[in-house]
Amino acid sequence: MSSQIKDQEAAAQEEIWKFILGFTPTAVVKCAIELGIPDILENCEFPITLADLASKLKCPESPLYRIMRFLIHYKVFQEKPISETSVGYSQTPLSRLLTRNGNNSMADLLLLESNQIMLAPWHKLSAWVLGNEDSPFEATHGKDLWGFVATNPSHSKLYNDGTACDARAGVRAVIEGCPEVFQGVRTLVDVGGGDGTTLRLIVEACPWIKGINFDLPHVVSVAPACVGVEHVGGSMFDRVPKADAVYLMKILHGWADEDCVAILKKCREAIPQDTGKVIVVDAVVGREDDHEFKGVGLMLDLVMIAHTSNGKQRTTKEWSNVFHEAGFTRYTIKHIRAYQSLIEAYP
Ligand SMILES: C[S@@+](CC[C@H](N)C(=O)[O-])C[C@H]1O[C@@H](n2cnc3c(N)ncnc32)[C@H](O)[C@@H]1O
Ligand SMILES: COc1ccc(-c2cc(=O)c3c(O)c(O)c(O)cc3o2)cc1
Repeated sequence: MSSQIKDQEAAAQEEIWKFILGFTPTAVVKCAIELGIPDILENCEFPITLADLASKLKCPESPLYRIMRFLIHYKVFQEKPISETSVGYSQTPLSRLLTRNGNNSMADLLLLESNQIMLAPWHKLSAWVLGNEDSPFEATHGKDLWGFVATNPSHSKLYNDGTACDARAGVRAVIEGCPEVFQGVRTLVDVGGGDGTTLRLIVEACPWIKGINFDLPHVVSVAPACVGVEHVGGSMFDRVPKADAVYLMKILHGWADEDCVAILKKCREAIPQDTGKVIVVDAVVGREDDHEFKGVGLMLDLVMIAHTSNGKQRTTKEWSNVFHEAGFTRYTIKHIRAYQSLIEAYP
C-alpha cells in the first residue's frame, strides 16, 4: 500500500470522528449559552480566571474547566494572560455572537435549531429518502411547524426569537450589500414578516418607507408595535396587501414549487405592474463561485427536508422556473455577504 494511501486512510480515521461525535460542539455551545458564559465574559474588562467564573456561576471548577477547555480548543473562547503567572478566559468574535442580547447575536437561533422539537425529525431522514415519510417534522409531531408553533406558545417564542436572529443578519447583509434595493420604494410589504423584526430594521435604515408586516393572524397578534410598521394578519395564499414592493425573506425556500408560484402570483397582484418588484432574500445553491456560505446553503436545504413538507433551497435554474411560471418577465440576482442572495423579480 503506497504511503499516500496510508496517509489518506490515517486522515480518514481521524475525520470520521467529526461525524461520530459531530453533535458535541453544538451541545457544548448550547451549554455555554444557557450558563450565560459569553455574557459574563462580555461584561468583564479583563480576562476572567476559572475560579472567578466558577464563582459567578456558583458551580464547581472541575466540570467548568472541561467545558472551557473544549470551547477553547474549538476557538469559541480564548485564553489571555492576566499576569506573568496566570491566564484567564476572554471573548472571541465567535463568542460575541453567542451573547443573549447582542445586536448580532445568533444564540437564540442555535437554541431553536438544537431544541429537541427541531432535532427529533432529523432521525426520520432516511425514511424520508426512501419515500416512507412525507415530512419528518409532521411524522414526528403530527402537525407541520406552523401548526405546532400555533398550539405551543413556548415553542412559538423559541421560534420567533430564533428567526429574529437570522432576520437581523439577513437585513444587515441586504442593507450593507445593496442599499439601492429600497430606493424609490415608499411602501413595502414583508410577506411572512414574523414579529416585524425585519421591517423594523428596514424602516430604521430607510425612514422614507412605510412598512406593512404581513403574517398569519396568530403571529402578528403578538408582534410588538413599531413606528412606521403596520401589522396585518392573513394568508399569503389568499391575498397580499398592496405596496410598491414585496419583500420575501426565508419564505419561498419552505415551500414546493407550486406553492411558491401561488405565493409569487399573489405578490405580483399586490404591486404596480409597471414600477413594482418582488424582493426575494433566500439562498441560491449550486452557484459557480465557491463562496464562504456555500455549506450553510446546503445545510439549510436539509433543514427544509427535516422541518418543512416540500421546502428546498433552489438553484438559479429552479428560481428562474418559479418566477417564469408566476408570470414575472425578468429577475436579477445579487450575491451579498450572507448565505442568502438578493433576488429582484419584475412583473
Ligand atoms: C421562516 S419564517 C421567516 C420569517 C421572516 N421572513 C424572516 O426572514 O425571519 C416564515 C414565516 O412565514 C409565515 N407564514 C407561514 N405560512 C404563512 C401564510 N400562509 N401566510 C403568511 N405568512 C405565513 C410564518 O408564520 C413565519 O413567520
Ligand atoms: C409547512 O410549511 C412550512 C414549514 C416550515 C417552514 C420553515 C421555514 C424556515 O425558514 C425554517 C427555518 O429557517 C429554519 O431554520 C427551520 O429550522 C425551520 C424552518 O421551517 C416553512 C414552511
